[in-house]
Amino acid sequence: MFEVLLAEQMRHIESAAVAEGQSIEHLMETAGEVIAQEVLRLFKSCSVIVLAGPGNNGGDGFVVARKLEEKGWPVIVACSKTIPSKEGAAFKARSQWKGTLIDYQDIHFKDFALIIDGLFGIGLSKHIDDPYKTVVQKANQSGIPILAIDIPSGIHSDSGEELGYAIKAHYTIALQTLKPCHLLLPGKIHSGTTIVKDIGLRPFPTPTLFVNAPELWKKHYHKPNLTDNKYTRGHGVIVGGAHLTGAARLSMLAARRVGAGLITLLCPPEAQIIYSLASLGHLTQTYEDVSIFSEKLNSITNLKGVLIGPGSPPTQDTRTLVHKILKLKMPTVLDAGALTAFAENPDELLRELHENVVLTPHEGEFKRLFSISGNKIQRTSEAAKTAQCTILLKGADTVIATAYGPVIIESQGVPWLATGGTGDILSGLILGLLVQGLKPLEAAAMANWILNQCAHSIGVGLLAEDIPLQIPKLLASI
Ligand SMILES: NC(=O)C1=CN([C@@H]2O[C@H](COP(=O)(O)OP(=O)(O)OC[C@H]3O[C@@H](n4cnc5c(N)ncnc54)[C@H](OP(=O)(O)O)[C@@H]3O)[C@@H](O)[C@H]2O)[C@@H](O)CC1
Ligand SMILES: [K+]
Repeated sequence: MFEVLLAEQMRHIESAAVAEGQSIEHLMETAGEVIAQEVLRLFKSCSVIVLAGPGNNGGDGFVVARKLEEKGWPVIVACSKTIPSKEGAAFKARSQWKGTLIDYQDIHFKDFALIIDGLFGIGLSKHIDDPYKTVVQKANQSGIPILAIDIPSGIHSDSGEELGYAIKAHYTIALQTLKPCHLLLPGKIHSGTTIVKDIGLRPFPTPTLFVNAPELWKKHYHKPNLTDNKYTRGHGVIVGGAHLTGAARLSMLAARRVGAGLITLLCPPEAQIIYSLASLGHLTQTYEDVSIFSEKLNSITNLKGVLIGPGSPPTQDTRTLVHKILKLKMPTVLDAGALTAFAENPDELLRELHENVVLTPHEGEFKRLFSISGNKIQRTSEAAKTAQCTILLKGADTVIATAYGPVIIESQGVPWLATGGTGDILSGLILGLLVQGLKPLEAAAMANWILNQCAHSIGVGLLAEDIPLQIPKLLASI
C-alpha cells in the first residue's frame, strides 16, 4: 500500500499475473470496472467523453465507457482513426464498444460534463504530438472536470515530467499502486486528487520506493514511559552562530517538542545571552574559539546527536566545526550554512560523511554540492550513494534517500510551508528524533511527516514558530 512502482516494476507484476494464468483482458476489465465505480461515486449521471489512446490505457477507457453506458450514462468515445487495428486486449475492448465512436477533431467539448482521460498511461515514451497534443490542450481549456485513468496523459510515469503537453486532471485513479508521477512535480499537480484502486495484482517483491506514512517508521518511535528520564530520551547539541540566531532557536524548539530529553545550544560567548533567553528549558554552552570546540562538545553528558547549519555562516570556521563534528561519527544533521560552506569544494565534505549523517538541502544547496542530473528520485538516490549518508531533498515533493537503497517520497505538499524558518524546524525535528534513537532514514521521514501534518493543520498564514506547538497533539495521534 505504501510502495510506489516504476513502470518497469508495474510491468513485472502484470507479467507475473499473466504467468499465473490471468489474462490482460481480465486485468483491463477489472481496471475499467474499478474506475467506473469511482466515476459513479464521484459524479452524478452526466454526459461523458472518453478520450481513448492507442495502448492499454485507451483499452481501459473503452471498458469504462461500456460500464458507464450499462448504467445508463450518455457516453461517447473519441479515438484516432489512424490507429492501426491489431490484436490484443485494447483491440478487444475497442471492438466490444458498441456505442458512438468519433475522431478527436470532432469533439465538441461543450456537449459534455465529464472527460475521462485514457490517452496514455505508463507506456508514454516520448513527447506527445498531434492529434494527441491538440485534444489534450482543448480538454484542459474546456474547464470540464477531467478524470485520468492511471496517470494524467502527457506525464512521464517514472519522473513526473511533462512530455510536451499534459492533461490537468481533477482526479486520477491510480491502478494498483501510486507511481512516482503522482508524487513528483509537475505530475503531482497534473494528477489532482489521486485515488489508488487495487486491481488484484500481487505486490512487487522488492519495492524500493515508498510514499511517506507512519507505517514506515512508527515502530521505531517509542513514546516515553515511566522509566525514562531526560538522559534516556537523548541529549542533542545545536551549534548556534553569533548572528542569525533565530534559526537555531527554532531548531531548538522543534527538537525539544518532538521529545529530545535535553538540548544544549553551543554558541560563541557573545551570543549566549540571546540563546539563553530563547526559552526556559534548554541549556547553553559557549566555545570561545573553534580550537576548543571539540573539547566542549566532548564534555556534554550523554551526547546523542548534533545539528549544525541553521544560521551558520558559510565560512572556514563553519567548515572546521563540521569536520570536528563528523569525526565523532555520531548522528548528525547538516543543514543550510553547513552545506553552503562547502560549495567551492564539495569533496572536502563528501569524503567525510558517514551513515549516521542526514543532509537536508533545498534544490539550491543540493546543486552546490552535487552535479547529478535526472529526476528528483534519481538525483537524491545517487547523491545519497555518493555521500554514503541519508539525504532529504526538500520541496513540495520532498524525496528522502539512503546510501543503502530505500527512497521515501512525501505525498503531502503544503504551499504555506514556503516561508522562512520552516527548514530550521525540520532540521530540529530530525535531530530530536535522532537523539531518541531513530535511524537517519526513519528520523528524516517522521520529521518531514510531522512538519507537513502540522503545517496542514495550521493553514495559510503559518509562521515557522507556530509549528512546535502543534507537535504534541500530533505525537498523541501516532
Ligand atoms: N500494468 C497493468 O497491470 C495493467 C495496466 N493497464 C493499463 O495499461 C496502461 C499501460 O498500457 P500500455 O503499456 O499499452 O501503454 P499506454 O500508456 O497505453 O501507451 C502505449 C501506447 O502509446 C503509444 N505511444 C507512446 N508514447 C506516445 C507518444 N508520445 N505519441 C504517440 N503514441 C505514443 C505506444 O506506441 P509505441 O511507442 O509502442 O509505438 C503504444 O501504442 C496502464 O497505464 C493502465 O492504464 C490495465 O489495462 C490493466 C493492467
Ligand atoms: K491517462
